[in-house]
Amino acid sequence: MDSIDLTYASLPLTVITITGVLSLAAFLLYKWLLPKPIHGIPCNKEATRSLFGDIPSMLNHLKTHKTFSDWFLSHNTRHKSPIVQIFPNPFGKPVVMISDYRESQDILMRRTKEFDKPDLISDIFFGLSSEQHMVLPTNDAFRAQRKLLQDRSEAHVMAPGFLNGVAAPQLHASFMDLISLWREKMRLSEGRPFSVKVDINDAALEAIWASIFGIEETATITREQVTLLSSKKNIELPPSVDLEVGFPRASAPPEFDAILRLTDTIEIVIKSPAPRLVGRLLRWVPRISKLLKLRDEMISAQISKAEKRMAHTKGTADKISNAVDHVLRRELMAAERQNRAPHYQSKVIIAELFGLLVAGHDTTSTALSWALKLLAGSQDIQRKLRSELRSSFAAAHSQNRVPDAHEIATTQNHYLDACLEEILRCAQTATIPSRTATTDAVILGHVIPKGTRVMMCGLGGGLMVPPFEIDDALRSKSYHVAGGGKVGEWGSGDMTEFKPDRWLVKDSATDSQVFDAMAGPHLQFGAGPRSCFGRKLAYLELRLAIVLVIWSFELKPVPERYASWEAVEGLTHAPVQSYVRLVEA
Ligand code: HEM
Repeated sequence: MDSIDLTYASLPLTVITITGVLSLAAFLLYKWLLPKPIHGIPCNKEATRSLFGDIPSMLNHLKTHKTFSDWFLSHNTRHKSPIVQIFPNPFGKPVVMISDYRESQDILMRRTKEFDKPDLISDIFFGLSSEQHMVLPTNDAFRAQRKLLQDRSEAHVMAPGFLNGVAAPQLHASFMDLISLWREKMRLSEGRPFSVKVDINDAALEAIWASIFGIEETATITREQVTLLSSKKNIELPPSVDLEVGFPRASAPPEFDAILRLTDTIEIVIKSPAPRLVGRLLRWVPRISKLLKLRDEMISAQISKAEKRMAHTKGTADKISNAVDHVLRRELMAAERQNRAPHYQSKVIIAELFGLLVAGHDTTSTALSWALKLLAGSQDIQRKLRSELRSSFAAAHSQNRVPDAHEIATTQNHYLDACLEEILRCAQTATIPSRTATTDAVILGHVIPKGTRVMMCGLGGGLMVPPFEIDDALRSKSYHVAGGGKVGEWGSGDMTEFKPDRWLVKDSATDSQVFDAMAGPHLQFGAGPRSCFGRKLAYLELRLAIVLVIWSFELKPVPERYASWEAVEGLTHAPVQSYVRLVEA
């Protein structure tokens, strides 16, 4: 009897003990999962008291904004500091945000042993193509893979010989298709505005496709559109000349459609708190896995075509007709050196070619969309650019033809260079380069623990907003050795203005205005060894597209309802509206 009493008597005590232990464990787990701020770096105090850190604030921002780079930058403004920390991932480590051009440049260019990939780009592309070199840290595997595309020789996909001799004619042909399409739209719209967002997106994909795979026999969306619209005498028009005209659209060939749709998934990935996980999960969504399969099949078919070409040309460098030929030739050379059979249909080669398509398509399309808005919004600059082009390409002007690919690629025009650089600066196409600390490292006097993600805001101090005052003693040794870098500064008064002249300086030898790429900062292609691989191709594409458009059309201002400067961010920072009202130039 006694023993039974004892058992009953001890029951509540056991329950209390177990409850107490569980509560303590839950409390300790909760404490352990809470964001762990880095000592001394400003952060939102409320975020450090929530398991979800800054996620609610970010989601709240996304309810009313289509962009997130401004949300990141707002923390530097709020804390009045060039360095802040944010908690954008659940239970995650802090992300350090730098808003200072000189510090960003130092980290990206000179402190590459302390800061490397993974970065935001690796996270974004991981789900779509984990074999692509942009996902890898700067190790031997990365270097070997990069050699498929580029090395110190004269024959690689970003060398002047390839860009001017092979890529430029392909790009020129693609953008001339766009000009033909807009001529048809201009004719049918009778002075009304129309959206060119989709046209630019299609043409940019076709242009990069042309330089990677060649495009002669492919039925492109733009050509299909030209055929469709040129068959129409007229279309139904809205009553007012200030109302937009919509056009029927030809359907996209499946291979282009697959790339466009896969690019669209990036927006879901980038805006999620766990991009790698979401990217990986998306692969299992039936619709997306079907697109991925189609992508692999169509790239594989392009490789087979290139193999056949190579069998004819025996891999000679001067018979290269596009980037895939180059890549196969490089694989052949590597195989010969390593005494093995070439593996042309490897996952890595497919991934590299796909990576170039996506990285080179959305970015250029976005920059071009901003270019049209900026030039339509600044009629004086547009007129001056057109007049500079007419005198630079005098032969084309007098022969009443458009300048050809070679002329555009190789003729120097300082005002055109200044416009291109200023368009890229103002477009803010890619706003946040990032890196991860590979070791405990010091930034502006703060110890950043190994494994911390560091993001550098392309809209930040010295770039689009006046720089914070920073004591030079807080900067790194490499910064001082480099004398702070050789790039000039923008005056605080007009940083956000579209002003190509800021890139021109007086050359006393010729008493003329010449383009100076170091006149002031922008971070549009990142910096250092992991900066944009396709930068030279991007300049070439934009150069060709802008010359051909400004040569052919006057971009008239569009009615206010179609002229919003609002942006939307996915892989890039793109305009929500892209309208033109065209007149023959
Ligand atoms: C206006 C056009 C473009 C812009 C604004 C742009 C911008 C960028 C930026 C900001 C980065 C990250 C750099 C860093 O973290 O330091 C990047 C990386 C990259 N870009 Fe571009 N890009 C453009 C066009 C292109 C084109 C045309 C290609 C190729 C066809 C390309 C291929 C790449 C690749 C492969 C990387 C990854 C490099 C690496 O991981 O080492 N980009 N780009």
